[in-house]
Amino acid sequence: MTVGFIGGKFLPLHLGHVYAIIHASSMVDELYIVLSHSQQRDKELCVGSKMKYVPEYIRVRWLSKLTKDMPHVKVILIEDNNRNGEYDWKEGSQLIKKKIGKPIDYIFSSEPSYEGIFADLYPDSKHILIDSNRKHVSISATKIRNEGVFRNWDYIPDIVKPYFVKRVVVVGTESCGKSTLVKNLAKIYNTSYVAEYGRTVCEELGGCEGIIIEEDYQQIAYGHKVEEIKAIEKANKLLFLDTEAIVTQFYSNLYNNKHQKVLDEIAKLQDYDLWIFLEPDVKWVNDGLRNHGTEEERLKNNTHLKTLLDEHNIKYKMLKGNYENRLKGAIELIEEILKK
Ligand SMILES: NC(=O)c1ccc[n+]([C@@H]2O[C@H](COP(=O)([O-])OP(=O)(O)OC[C@H]3O[C@@H](n4cnc5c(N)ncnc54)[C@H](O)[C@@H]3O)[C@@H](O)[C@H]2O)c1
Repeated sequence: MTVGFIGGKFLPLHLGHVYAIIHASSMVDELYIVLSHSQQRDKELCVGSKMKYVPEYIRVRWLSKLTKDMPHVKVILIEDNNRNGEYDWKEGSQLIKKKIGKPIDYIFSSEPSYEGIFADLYPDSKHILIDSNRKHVSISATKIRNEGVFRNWDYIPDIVKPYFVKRVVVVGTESCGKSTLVKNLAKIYNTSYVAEYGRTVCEELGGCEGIIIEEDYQQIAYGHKVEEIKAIEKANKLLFLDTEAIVTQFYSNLYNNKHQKVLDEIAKLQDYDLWIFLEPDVKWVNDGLRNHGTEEERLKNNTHLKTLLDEHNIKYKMLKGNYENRLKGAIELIEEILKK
């Protein structure tokens, strides 16, 4: 039986790593992927770069997802102590040997410069170079950190992309153009979106006010979250969401006169990159599920929703005016977060 390992920081995991891992996995009976991590060092690598630090528990999930259908591949974590800022290869090799716990036949990498280090630390193992001039997948994690993930999006595996996707949520009261704006933005940015799940539930009930009961809001909030989890898997840099749990709370207040703790708890878990608030200054359209179209009601509801958002300390960006103005305003805001 042959045993090998490939080590790295995978900060972030890219298609060059995938290429190397898959090749290595086809050359041995048992392959260990060593995720070498140090919070201090890895944070320092990201500070001043264009990529946020990715904790090791996220990176190990990427590697686990990548290899879940490969029973002969195992992912192991090694923490580098990094005492004086320099990586201690010798100590690292001792930890790796201990964790693998059996003779290592092969060490895989794409780095010719590691040859001497491995010859010294693993005299009984053979160093196998995979695509050392990075001809097949011309990318490095350093380049991704320096230039940003979005500029190198084509090199990011699909299992990694959701972690970096920016979430843009559009909120507002009845008939303020949320759904149309969300769909239009998703088309412009060629990505996925989450439709208002409350609408789906009301359509199934055959109506909303007077029919919807307290528990339905929980189904709406959970259902919406599940749709978000599904949609982010297919998202291209951005995910657009039509409403969220605070808007669900707003409707629970409005239709059922109930403030639900569970909805506040769900709202607390939300961490969106951009909140767009649409003012209700476009024509009110009755779609069969709406009931609050007078000017007075629209203003009152608008103030109420803002109060709920303020209670959660949400910093939203307000858009008003005609549909074209809102679209242009939204695009400007999105371009800003894409640069960050
Ligand atoms: N002590 C040890 O024996 C030992 C051995 C190996 C690794 N390590 C740890 O791993 C780190 C080295 O990893 P790194 O910074 O090179 O990791 P990395 O995360 O950038 O790369 C991981 C692996 O993928 C390979 N690779 C990268 N880009 C590739 C591409 N485009 N095509 C094909 N292969 C590609 C690398 O050569 C490396 O083998 C060390 O700093 C150390 O922490 C330690």
